[in-house]
Amino acid sequence: MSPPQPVDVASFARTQLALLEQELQSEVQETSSLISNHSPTALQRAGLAITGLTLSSQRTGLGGKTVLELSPDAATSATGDLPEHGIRTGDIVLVAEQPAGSARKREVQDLERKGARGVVTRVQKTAVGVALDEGTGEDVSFSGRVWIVKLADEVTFKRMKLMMERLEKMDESEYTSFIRVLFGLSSPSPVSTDLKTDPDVAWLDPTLNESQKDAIRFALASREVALIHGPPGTGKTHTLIELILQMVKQGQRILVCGPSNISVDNIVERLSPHKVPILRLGHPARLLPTVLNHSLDVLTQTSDAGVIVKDVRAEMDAKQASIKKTKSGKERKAIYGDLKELRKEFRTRERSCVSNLVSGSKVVLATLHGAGGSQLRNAQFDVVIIDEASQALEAQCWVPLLAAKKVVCAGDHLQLPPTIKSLNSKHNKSKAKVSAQGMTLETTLFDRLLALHGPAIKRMLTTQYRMHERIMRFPSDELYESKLMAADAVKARLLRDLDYDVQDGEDTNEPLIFIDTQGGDFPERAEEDDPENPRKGKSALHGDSKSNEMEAALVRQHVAALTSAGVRAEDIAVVTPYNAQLAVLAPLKERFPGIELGSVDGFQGREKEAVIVSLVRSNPEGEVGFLGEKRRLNVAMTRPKRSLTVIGDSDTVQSPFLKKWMAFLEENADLRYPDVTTLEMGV
Ligand SMILES: Nc1ncnc2c1ncn2[C@@H]1O[C@H](COP(=O)(O)OP(=O)(O)OP(=O)(O)O)[C@@H](O)[C@H]1O
Repeated sequence: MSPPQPVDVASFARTQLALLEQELQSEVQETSSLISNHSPTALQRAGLAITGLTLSSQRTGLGGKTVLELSPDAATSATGDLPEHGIRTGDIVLVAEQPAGSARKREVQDLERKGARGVVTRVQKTAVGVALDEGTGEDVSFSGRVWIVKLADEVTFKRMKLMMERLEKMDESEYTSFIRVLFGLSSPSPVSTDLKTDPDVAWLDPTLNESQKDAIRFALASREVALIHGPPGTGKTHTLIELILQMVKQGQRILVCGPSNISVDNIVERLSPHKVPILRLGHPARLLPTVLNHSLDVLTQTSDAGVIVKDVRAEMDAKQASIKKTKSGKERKAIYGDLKELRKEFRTRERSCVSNLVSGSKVVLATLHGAGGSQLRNAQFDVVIIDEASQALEAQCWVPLLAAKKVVCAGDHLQLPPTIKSLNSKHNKSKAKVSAQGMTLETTLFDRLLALHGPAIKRMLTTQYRMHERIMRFPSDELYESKLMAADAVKARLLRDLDYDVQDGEDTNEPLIFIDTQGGDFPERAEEDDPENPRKGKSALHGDSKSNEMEAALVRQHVAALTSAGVRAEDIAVVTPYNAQLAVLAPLKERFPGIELGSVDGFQGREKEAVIVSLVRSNPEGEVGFLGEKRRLNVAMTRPKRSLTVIGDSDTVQSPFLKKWMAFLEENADLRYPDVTTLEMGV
């Protein structure tokens, strides 16, 4: 193999900084234009806001922050439940007085001046909690009706940029051998090729398969870097758990990170039964309940040092409450002064308690972004393990990397990378300049290391525990060098074999069905084509998405066939690449309660017994847009366990990968041609 092309660290960091700035600007511009051009109710419908709220309580949370609890305004809410919305814990939001529906043009800056920024800490059926940012509106009082609206997540960008600035300024003499390898200035230390005979590993999990064992041995033996390539359903997390336990046995100190809270919690839950002392960083409101007893916040309250921290917190709450009873401005000012002092003391005590807990833990777990918090300042680890590394921005991976001497990345670069807004942004004028240097934010650390050092730094997991053999065949042959094998337990599983009563019939005894809409009778529709559509136009909430109503009717027909054969709606998912199609399919949720509808991008990492893929695109020009993306199609086709039904037009197939897939389906699937004259329209 030819030696790696070294990367200049400072210019890498500079390019990343430029790309991150573009991305942040795209996000900021997108949110501002949505907020200025749409009513609060429309933003709520699009999942970006919650309207009609009032302040129900205010208290002191972690880090001495003010936490607001907001509930539906009793005057307008009949049920007391929050309306349907898409706000999640961890979202950065603006809390502000709700503008009248008739008020035109809202500028974000205007709203911000009158409101406060914060992080959503809790979303319940009847209330939402927001921890306010320091210095932005802790003193704002919300007397009337308020709303919250999602903003760009600038905090995440700030942490990534800080790391890139550190890298940029680093002198070459400061580069560790680890950093040198990550940039191709040195090759990774060689690893013995005969690991299979290594007698040193005593396996804790007897069910591990050979490819998993091989990946673990390799990751243990590597000195600087190891990639664990886990195609869909191959037990990536399963493998990482054993790897972490083996590393702990060797006395190593490990930081485990993932791009999302759920990816990290998943590991905490699976490590928990092994009685290894672990510490999970992150706001408790964002953690799974089963993970809480490892949470730093909970431990700071239950440990001895934590009790003192708790006392200060109680004092702060009492002071906060007394503000309401005070009429005099002078007294109020004095209380704010006291609160400021208390907050300072609170932080000092909390910091020392936290640092004791962190230094006493062998395994610390956090999101990539969370690893940049003050709790880990100056902490050092032997290894950083990054799960779902191919879904994280490289700059995000750098947040924990400088705390370690070695990295193990687990992921699948053949599934979707993180979503990048600036790639498609019309605002982005300098895009060409940056991509001319050959780097985009879509290039993940996993991709870059693989390109830099080649497959020698990677081990692939090859037994998959999800899909019927026939569902697996195409992705295995086209993307995974025909190396995937279906585990015995799954390779012949059909819907009719589910452990509840399902009739044996043409829809339940076939793992692969292709409903081919070729012939031009099932045309797609662009959002802009619809004169009635309020979402059309420049800042449309679904962009230039596509939909296909006739195809949606076929989806409904197939779901009805499956459910009448006895398949439970909760075992069925419909996935489609287009948000506009999801909107068309939405009524299915009422008709078949329990069914899941999702975008392909949103369904990555998930699985279902039966999956229906609605491809949508059907036009005489054969245009397929972002459906031509291999990695998106790979995610779509690898979600099901027992049944994959593809609905689409085999004539609209300009992309080579899609063309191959259509040809494969025509050969290998149960092929059906729908009759448009008998199709009952609607969903
Ligand atoms: N060696 C094994 N023997 C039996 N079952 C296994 C083995 N490894 C993994 N599995 C099973 O395979 C399934 C997928 O495993 P896991 O959740 O670890 O996968 P993953 O690779 O992290 O998931 P994804 O494919 O979504 O990335 C689980 O049900 C797990 O129990």
